[in-house]
Amino acid sequence: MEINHDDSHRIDINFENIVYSVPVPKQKEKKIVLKGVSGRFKSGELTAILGPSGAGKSSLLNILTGFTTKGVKGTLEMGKKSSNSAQKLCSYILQDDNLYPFFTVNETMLIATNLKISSRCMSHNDKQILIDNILDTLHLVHAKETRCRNLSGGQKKRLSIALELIDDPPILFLDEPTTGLDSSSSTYTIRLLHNLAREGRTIVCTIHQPSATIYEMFDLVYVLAEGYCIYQGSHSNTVPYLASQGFQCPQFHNPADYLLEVANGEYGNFTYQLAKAAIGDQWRTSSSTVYIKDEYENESNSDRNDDGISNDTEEKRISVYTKTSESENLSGKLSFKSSIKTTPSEWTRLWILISRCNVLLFRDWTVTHLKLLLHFISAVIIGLYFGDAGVNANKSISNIGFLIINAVYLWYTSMMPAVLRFPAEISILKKEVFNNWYKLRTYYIATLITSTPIHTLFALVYATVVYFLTEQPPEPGRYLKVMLVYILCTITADGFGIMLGTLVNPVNGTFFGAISSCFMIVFCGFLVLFKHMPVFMRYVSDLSLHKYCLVALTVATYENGRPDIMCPEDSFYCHYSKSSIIMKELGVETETYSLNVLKIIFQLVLFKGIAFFTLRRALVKG
Ligand SMILES: Nc1ncnc2c1ncn2[C@@H]1O[C@H](COP(=O)(O)OP(=O)(O)OP(=O)(O)O)[C@@H](O)[C@H]1O
Repeated sequence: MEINHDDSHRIDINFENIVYSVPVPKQKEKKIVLKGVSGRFKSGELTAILGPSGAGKSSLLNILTGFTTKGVKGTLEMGKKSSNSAQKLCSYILQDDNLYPFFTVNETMLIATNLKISSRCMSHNDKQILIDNILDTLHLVHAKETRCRNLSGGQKKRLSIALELIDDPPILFLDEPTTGLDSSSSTYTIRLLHNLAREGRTIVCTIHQPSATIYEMFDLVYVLAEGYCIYQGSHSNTVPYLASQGFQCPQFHNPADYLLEVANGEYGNFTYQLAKAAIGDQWRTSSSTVYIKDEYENESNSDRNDDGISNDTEEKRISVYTKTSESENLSGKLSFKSSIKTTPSEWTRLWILISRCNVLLFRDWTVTHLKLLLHFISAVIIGLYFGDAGVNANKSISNIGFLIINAVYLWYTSMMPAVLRFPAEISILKKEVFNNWYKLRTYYIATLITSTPIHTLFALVYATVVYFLTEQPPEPGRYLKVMLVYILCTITADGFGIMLGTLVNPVNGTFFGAISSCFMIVFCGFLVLFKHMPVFMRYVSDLSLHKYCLVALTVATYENGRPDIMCPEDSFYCHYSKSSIIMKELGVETETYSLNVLKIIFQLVLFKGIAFFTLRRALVKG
């Protein structure tokens, strides 16, 4: 598909003959979702994409935003000159309000502002003024210190819009912005979008069944049915257009409802006839330049939205970037027309994301505090269960079991949450990466940097408690070596979990995670000893990640130089009091600690690396 763009601030979207086809499983023929649709969405106008379910609304929106490129043919033009990529010109506000629940409105806005606008071109105070102006415009000032999880549906939607207004994109796309809102909140949101469009933005949204009041706020209505455009024109031309095609809209009937009834085929299938009649601009009238306030000035001033906000004054505040600015200079700096805002470097964004992750880790007590407590309790139980296995030669076999249990425990408790972690975050990530808040790799590095100390802490707390409760050798060298293996094993499991969670869906991820871990234990060489395995199975065991952890742990615990393990006085003979015998029995007498640690590090890097690509794939796939 050919794409041209323009970086000026008023940008029209022209698209011609867009055909979108998707493969159908087990069929040669592709399904054609959009069948050559064309149109023009102008700057300064609010456009609604309407149509029955399955008509292709979301598909068209995804193509216009650049979310979908595969299977698309036709021409999409944004402005006249070829310049930036389409994604840099537009923001896409998804249907779900993907917000971090633990941040307040002001914190969310501040983080987004810092990610979008460099501190070199705007001071912290100016950023706060910008945020206050946007929040004021969107009637969110009173909720400034409210955490996102406590916001109402309407407030969340407005915050999602506010976040994208920070860097003032010339084009805003919204997928069903009124879904889940009550009627007054829906009216309020669309009125807000109408007035934002009047400032020169191109605003396009998909919508289901708009009320008559909402319908009249759209400058352009673009109706799809069965992949064809069956109407493109102003709301006021809907009834004449339908009449020209032989459909008489009953008096007092909402034209939008009637249009959708026709599109749904309730009066027969006239899609092709309407598609032919809808070609061209003849049903479009020149847009009004007045704010909705003027059009609706007779509306009752007592209209209130879901948050109890009076709707009568909101239009006066619509100038987001110039209102309440202390000086002319500042006003200019925040102006919509201004292009002096520069984005921060990815390094700066990395630090912002690291601090965001850290705050999240601290505020979500289930992620850190609860897990830490559970690791401690588990360690005490397991430690007491194995007793003095570390110093009692009668319990040397139990001590090997103890090492296996630890490796498996840390592996599972690290891998399983990782499987579920990114699927939960992917919608937020998708929104923020797509809207150019930061690059995916920056986010990924930030999560690596913040999660590593947490995993280290979990492993250290658990392993230290069990180490001393089971009376393992009180030698600093051995302790440090053992701890290093546990830490690496925990971080590797995290990478493995992320890879699984982003490769398949969470349900399958947990299943594959459990199955693969079972096989890794079976093939680790400590349940069926290496020397008892069929020869070819020994090679299979090389694929077991647990093998390297357990070999390294055994070598660190029993390697040469360890004095004989104590045989209790009441025992006549202890076969496993010599560490060399234990190592020989397990078939690890020739293994070295450092080589196995290197193999674990290799796996760690491999899984974390693959996990980045699987995450990227999951993001693109949506
Ligand atoms: N990737 C895909 N693979 C298979 N079919 C698809 C794909 N994308 C869209 N479709 C099909 O194309 C049609 C239009 O889908 P789309 O989501 O654009 O409709 P819509 O108008 O937004 O519907 P709704 O209002 O119910 O969300 C549907 O029949 C859908 O199943």
